Amino acid sequence: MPGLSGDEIRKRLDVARLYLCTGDRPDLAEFADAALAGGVDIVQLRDKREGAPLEARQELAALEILAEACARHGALLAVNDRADIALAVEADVLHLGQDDLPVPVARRIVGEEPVIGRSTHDVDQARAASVEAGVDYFCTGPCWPTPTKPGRPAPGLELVRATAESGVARPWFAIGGIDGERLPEVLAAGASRVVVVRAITEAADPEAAARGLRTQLG
Ligand SMILES: Cc1ncc(COP(=O)(O)OP(=O)(O)O)c(N)n1
Ligand SMILES: Cc1nc(C(=O)O)sc1CCOP(=O)(O)O
Ligand SMILES: [Mg+2]
Repeated sequence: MPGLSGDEIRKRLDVARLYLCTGDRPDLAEFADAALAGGVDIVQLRDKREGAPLEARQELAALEILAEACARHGALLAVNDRADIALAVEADVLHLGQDDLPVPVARRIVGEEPVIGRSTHDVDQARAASVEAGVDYFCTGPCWPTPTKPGRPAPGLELVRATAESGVARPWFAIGGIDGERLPEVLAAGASRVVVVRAITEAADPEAAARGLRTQLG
């Protein structure tokens, strides 16, 4: 939600359990409202369609729609990859992968208020993200190979177990191939927060799909 203080964003991150990444879509406002009504805590615009990536203006327009939906539901708005866009829309969250901007560089652009998240794919990366200055949360995955991120090898639930056993203080999320049926395994491996794409974006009833996941997450 644009305009939240850094303290408020961090408080909401602490209690966040369900994080949704979605591409742009014709029904974006209705879809986001449904997912948020079902209990999504953070919504990220992640549009990686083959051959026709969003232009910056289109990304801004989609983010405006998501910002309004997040404000209606008290959820956090996340931008993927681009610190300049995160600053432009006053996003609450900037998510950076291993090949994206280094965190100190992104911090110089977005300032201290938004939280910054990192993707991690092995124990060393997770350990680094759990202590790296300027990082507020991280994600571990993929838990299962996923067509949403083709070509990314899956460390599986072993990485979730190792991260849980490390007793890390920072919030962290499991990601990759998670849906309502697999969620019990992810929770049993020690995660308490998850990121999903298809489990909600491809659901016939996104509100019910989000509610089903959120109920299991507690
Ligand atoms: C919340 C969240 N976790 C992981 C990712 C993946 O980031 P990255 O590895 O940079 O890959 P792309 O999403 O940019 O293709 C994410 N976006 N969000
Ligand atoms: C965007 C992304 N990042 C991953 C990582 O491991 O960092 S896995 C992934 C895709 C997750 O999509 P779905 O829920 O549809 O499997
Ligand atoms: Mg990225």
